[in-house]
Amino acid sequence: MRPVPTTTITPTSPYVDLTRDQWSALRDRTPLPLTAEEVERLRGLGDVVDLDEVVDVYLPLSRLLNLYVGAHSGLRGALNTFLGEGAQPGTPFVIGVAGSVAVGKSTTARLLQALLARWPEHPRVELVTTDGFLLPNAELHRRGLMSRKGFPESYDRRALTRFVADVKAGKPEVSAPVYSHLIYDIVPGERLVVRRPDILIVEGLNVLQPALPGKDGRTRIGLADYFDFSVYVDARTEDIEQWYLGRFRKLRQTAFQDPDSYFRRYTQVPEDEALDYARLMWRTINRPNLQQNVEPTRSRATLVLRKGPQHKVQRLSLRKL
Ligand SMILES: Nc1ncnc2c1ncn2[C@@H]1O[C@H](COP(=O)(O)OP(=O)(O)O)[C@@H](O)[C@H]1O
Ligand SMILES: CC(C)(COP(=O)(O)O)[C@@H](O)C(=O)NCCC(=O)O
Repeated sequence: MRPVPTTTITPTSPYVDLTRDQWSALRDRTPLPLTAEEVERLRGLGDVVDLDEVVDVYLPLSRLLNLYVGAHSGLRGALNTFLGEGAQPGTPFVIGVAGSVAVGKSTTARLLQALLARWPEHPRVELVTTDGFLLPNAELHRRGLMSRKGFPESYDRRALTRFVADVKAGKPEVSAPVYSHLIYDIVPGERLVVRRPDILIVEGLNVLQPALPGKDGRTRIGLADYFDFSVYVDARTEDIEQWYLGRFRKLRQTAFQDPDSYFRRYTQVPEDEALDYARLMWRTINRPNLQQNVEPTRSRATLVLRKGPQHKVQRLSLRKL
C-alpha cells in the first residue's frame, strides 16, 4: 500500500482540502476495485469518461459514501434504541448532486449510481433528475418563464420537495414526472416510480437552494434538508461554456436529427449559426442562472469536486463533520 500524502487541514476552515493526488491515493484503501467486466458495464452507460478518472476520483468517493451509509444505519439503530422500538427498517440515504448546466452533473450522478450499486450493503440505488419537476412548457409560457428554464421559479419546488420527503419517509412507492430533452418538455402521463431504494440520488441545478419563506414569512423545510450527503460539481465558467457548446455540437450531429427533436431546426442551418444560438442560450439563460442561483449554493455542499479542463477533477473540498 502506498503512503497517503498528508491532507491539508486548515483549523479555521469548515472543509478538508485535498489535491487530486491526495484523494486518488485513497483508492488503495478502497475495497472492491473494479473488475474488467464492470469497466465494460460502465462504458455501456454511454458516458465518455476516462477510466483513470473513475478509478482515481469516483471509486474512492463510492467508498466514502459507503462509510457514510453505514454510519447512517448506525444512527438509525441509536434512534431505535432511544425510542425503545426494536429493529425498524431504515430509510433511504439521500444524496444531492448540484452544479451548472453542462458541468457534468448527470455523468457524475450516473457513475455514482453504478458504483454505489456494487456494494452489497446498498445494491438498490435510484437516480432522479429535477428536470422532471420543471413546469410544462405551456405553463412556463403562461407565466412568461420560457427563457428562464432552469431558474428556481421554473420548477414546481413544492412537488419536488414532497417527492423527496416521501421517499425519505420510507413510503413504499413514490412517483415523479418525467422530462424529455428530445421534446424539451414534460412527457404527458409518464411517471418514474421509486420503491424504497437503499440510496436515492437527486441530481439538478438547484438542489442546494434554501427553501423560500412561506407567505407568513416563516422558514420552510427545503429539499436539501432531506440530504444525507451532497456533491457540488464545480469548474471555471469559461470551461463550462466550452463543454456546453461541445455537447450542443455533438447533439446536433445525433439526437437533434430526430424529426421529433425540439432542436431539429439547428441541424438545417450551418454549424456556425447553430453555435451562435447555443452561445446565446448560454449567455442569456444558463450563465446568469449559474452566477445568480447555482454558484451561491456551493458552500452548502458536503463535497465540492473542482474540475480543470477536460473534466479532470483537480481539487476536492470535504466538509468536516
Ligand atoms: N467526467 C467526464 N469526462 C468527460 N466528459 C464528461 C465528463 N462529465 C461530463 N462530460 C461531458 O460534458 C458534457 C456535459 O455533461 P453532462 O453530464 O451532460 O452535464 P450536466 O448534467 O451537468 O448538464 C457532456 O458532453 C458530457 O459527455
Ligand atoms: C433542463 C435543464 C433546465 C436542467 O434541469 P435540471 O435537471 O438540472 O433540473 C437544462 O438542461 C435546460 O434545458 N436549460 C434551458 C436552457 C438550455 O436549453 O440550455
